[in-house]
Amino acid sequence: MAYTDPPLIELRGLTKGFGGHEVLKSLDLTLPPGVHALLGPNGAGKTTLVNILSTLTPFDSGSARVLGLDVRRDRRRLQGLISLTGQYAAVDERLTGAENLHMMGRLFGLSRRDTAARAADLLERFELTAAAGRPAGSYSGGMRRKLDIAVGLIARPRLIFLDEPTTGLDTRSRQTLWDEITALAADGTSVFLTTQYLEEADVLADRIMVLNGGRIVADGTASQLKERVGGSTIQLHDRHGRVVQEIATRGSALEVSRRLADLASERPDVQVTVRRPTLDEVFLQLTGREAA
Ligand SMILES: Nc1ncnc2c1ncn2[C@@H]1O[C@H](COP(=O)(O)OP(=O)(O)OP(=O)(O)O)[C@@H](O)[C@H]1O
Repeated sequence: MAYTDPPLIELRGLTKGFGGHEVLKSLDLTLPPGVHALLGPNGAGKTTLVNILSTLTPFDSGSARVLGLDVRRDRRRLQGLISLTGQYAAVDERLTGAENLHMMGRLFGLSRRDTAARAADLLERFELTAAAGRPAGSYSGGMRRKLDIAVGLIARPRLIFLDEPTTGLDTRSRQTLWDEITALAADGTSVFLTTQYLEEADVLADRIMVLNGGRIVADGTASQLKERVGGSTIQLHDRHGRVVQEIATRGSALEVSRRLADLASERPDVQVTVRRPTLDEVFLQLTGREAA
């Protein structure tokens, strides 16, 4: 029989509440290695799930396995294979960027030489080489975030959890982080990220899960989610190419062709395009809320 890797993440009936308020309601999920995004509005339970999977928060019932290890029973072993970065930074503000990386490398048992090489490489990749000798407390928000992720990567984790990695960052820092996350994935590191940005999920993730009301209400690739909502929108353009009107349809050939035939007889010269729903519209329909 061929050897197959265990799933990256496997949840069965995972339930978690805080003081009688059920935040995660019997989640079932199996994810292969890759880049996965957990999307949801504020308070949906994203951080709670990430904290459970990274062994920080206990859960009430069900089971959770990460990299084939039981999150409760194999906690210590699992901690050596994953890293968590995000809302609560592991960075020590009094130490320089380089010192933070060295400290973490040694803490994870890397040799002095390996730590130094790895730290230099990560500083370079995250464009922090010039700032490496400055205390992290003097870094901008974007630089700190990058250092935080670099620190999490020093021990070459097999899976990295990124909790809202780009919230509050400017466009350039966000793009640098996206490039790094893509490069990580290309190196074979799996990523489980939470985000409130649809574009982030669309750009980075192989698979997107939408968490709402304690349940996963959608799960698939960006295009599968768009298909699920269905429908097509006919867009009317002015002569400069600007969209001046949108007509929503349910997407059947019959309905779209009828609408187009009506338009053709009323306004024969109008320019039109037909587009699929955006991830934004999917999110709104699934959660009843606008995305960030
Ligand atoms: N330690 C805690 N004690 C009590 N309630 C908590 C605790 N942690 C989280 N909650 C509650 O659980 C719910 C989910 O919170 P969580 O932080 O997981 O959501 P989130 O999806 O990450 O939201 P955000 O996008 O705002 O970070 C919220 O209602 C929150 O108030």
